[in-house]
Amino acid sequence: MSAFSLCDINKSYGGNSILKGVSLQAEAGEFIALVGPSGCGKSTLLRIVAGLDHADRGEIIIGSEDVSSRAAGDRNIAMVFQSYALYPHLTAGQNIAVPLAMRRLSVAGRLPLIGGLLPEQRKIRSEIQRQVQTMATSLKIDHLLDRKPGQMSGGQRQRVALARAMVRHPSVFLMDEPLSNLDANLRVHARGEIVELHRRAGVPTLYVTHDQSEALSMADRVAVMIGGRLLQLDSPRRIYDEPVHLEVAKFLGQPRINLMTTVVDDNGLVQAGDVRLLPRAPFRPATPVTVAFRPEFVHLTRAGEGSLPARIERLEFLGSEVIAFTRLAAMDATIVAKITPAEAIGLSAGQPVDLKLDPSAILIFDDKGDRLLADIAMVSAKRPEAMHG
Ligand SMILES: Nc1ncnc2c1ncn2[C@@H]1O[C@H](COP(=O)(O)OP(=O)(O)OP(=O)(O)O)[C@@H](O)[C@H]1O
Repeated sequence: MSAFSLCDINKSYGGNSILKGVSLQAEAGEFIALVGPSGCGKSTLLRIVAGLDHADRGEIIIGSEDVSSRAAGDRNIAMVFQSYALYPHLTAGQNIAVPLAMRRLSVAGRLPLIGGLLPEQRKIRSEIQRQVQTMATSLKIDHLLDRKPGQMSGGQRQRVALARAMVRHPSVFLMDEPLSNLDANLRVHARGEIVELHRRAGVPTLYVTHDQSEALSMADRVAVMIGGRLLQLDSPRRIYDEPVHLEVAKFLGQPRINLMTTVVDDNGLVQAGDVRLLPRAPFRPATPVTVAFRPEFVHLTRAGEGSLPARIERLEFLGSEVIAFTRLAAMDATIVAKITPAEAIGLSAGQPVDLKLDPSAILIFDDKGDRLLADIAMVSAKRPEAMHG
């Protein structure tokens, strides 16, 4: 049995179809990152799972229960937002206690003075205090318990929001870009904290982000959603190395994957300009295809030593790597290579080079974007003499 599953979720706003049959199943304790370009429907999906919005069609199952028609408060789902949504007039400790107080105390018990005078309610209050303290200690925020949100940094507020979500032991955890308000260094640190927290709590988590490095580094599986459809749900490594759709390949990877569009020739060979790919099994002639390969699989060699003559247009030094923008002689295309600073020594803009492509790293997609399984034996190009003049 899955920890939670979404079955065929559909949603439209004013005639615009936003979610088009989204289904996924999360296993117990699994961390799933939901990524996709802005506007693809990530937050809409999360709000529907949380019960803050309703699907036009589809089911949300938690454990073995269909919670689709239950109110948000009856789903035992915790949500952390980008804005943290802390109550500004309450201290961190009071903020963390809110979900417990709402659930366990009576209306009178929640009143500051009267609540303290009712023996039964006083007992529940001190139990809540104890749980808040335990959660604060585990998140190392004990020292913040008396501060109000305005007296805390972004990272501290984010930890208080996490503590508030965790304290009532939800069945499912939803997070909507919880790190996007933090600066770059703190983000990387907070990533590790959330992963560690998730490992300890073991609550299945759906984590929305538009940051691909966050998704790939944190998640057990990554769900890539484009235009309201879930195109692939797979391990980070498979999402990156074995994308099933061209849009998935384009969305992940920095710099973006290199692309060449062409049509399979009469002999079943793939040729893009003067670049020839020799597949082990020929493709159907006249099939329009996109050839794709990641920048890290393009190697630069001295002119005459590789198979694809090119000229360096620009080099970008990024510290641990160098991005080389090259112009392929055989066709009007820019090919981007990711190389090490050591490999870049002696290279400069305008210089002729040869590109070497690892044939096993080449992906081929049809005109609908679906991956065609291809085993490429060789990549080469006719050598235009003009390049070496
Ligand atoms: N209440 C609403 N009424 C009308 N349209 C809406 C509503 N909520 C969302 N939308 C539209 O639905 C689409 C998906 O929005 P959503 O916020 O889910 O995208 P997202 O993938 O989370 O984007 P981002 O990464 O920018 O936050 C957008 O085109 C948005 O304008």
